[in-house]
Amino acid sequence: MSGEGDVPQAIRKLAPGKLVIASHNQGKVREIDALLRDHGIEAVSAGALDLPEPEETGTTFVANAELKAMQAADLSGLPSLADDSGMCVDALGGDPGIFSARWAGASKDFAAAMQLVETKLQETPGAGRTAHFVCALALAWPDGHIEWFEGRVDGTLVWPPRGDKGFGYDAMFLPDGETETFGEMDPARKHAISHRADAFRQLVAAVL
Ligand SMILES: O=P(O)(O)OP(=O)(O)OP(=O)(O)OC[C@H]1O[C@@H](n2cnc3c(O)ncnc32)[C@H](O)[C@@H]1O
Ligand SMILES: [Mg+2]
Repeated sequence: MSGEGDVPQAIRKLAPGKLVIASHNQGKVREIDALLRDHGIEAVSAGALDLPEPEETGTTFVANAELKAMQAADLSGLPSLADDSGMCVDALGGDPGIFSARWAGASKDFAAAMQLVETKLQETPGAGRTAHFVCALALAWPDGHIEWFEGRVDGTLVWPPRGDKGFGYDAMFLPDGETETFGEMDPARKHAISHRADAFRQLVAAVL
């Protein structure tokens, strides 16, 4: 999926550090940075530029990604790439979904957020354990042009959580066809199969 209009400029022509990764989540910044570097693009994070963290008032992943990317592009004057993502559990009607970060509270306690997911699953009679991650990427240009891409990966939830290589809900998510959770697997493997990698492949096809 992508927004309207022609791509005004290819990001690979940007000078190093002239693309902003509009995220304050270190785990995401690390992953997006690695994906960009695979394409020879050096970016700077919103945190490094001291950009504020906007309130995520959208009701969809795409809307929140757009809002974050547009704010960063406005404030920095640079093309900005934002990611809005989350884990959707089928038996919980798609929760935590766009509220994935908020389930961890102000202290960003993802051990507690994973426990909350598990407790709610235990309380749901006959609940299956299928889930998927979604990643919406929005690329906003200072001239107001914006395009977006949405990726997904399907899997099953395990309990107890396994592995400490990832972030967020990674340790309880076992992607379909894999033996290791996102928390256990080598980052390069996650980069090959994740929701973020799926969205990124679409961005690369459209923009690079
Ligand atoms: O908005 P920014 O600043 O980018 O950072 P954030 O952490 O608030 O990010 P989101 O609003 O997109 O919330 C998504 C949450 O979903 C979780 N999440 C997203 N992608 C994930 C992944 O690849 N592995 C594990 N958890 C993930 C993670 O806990 C995030 O905090
Ligand atoms: Mg957020």
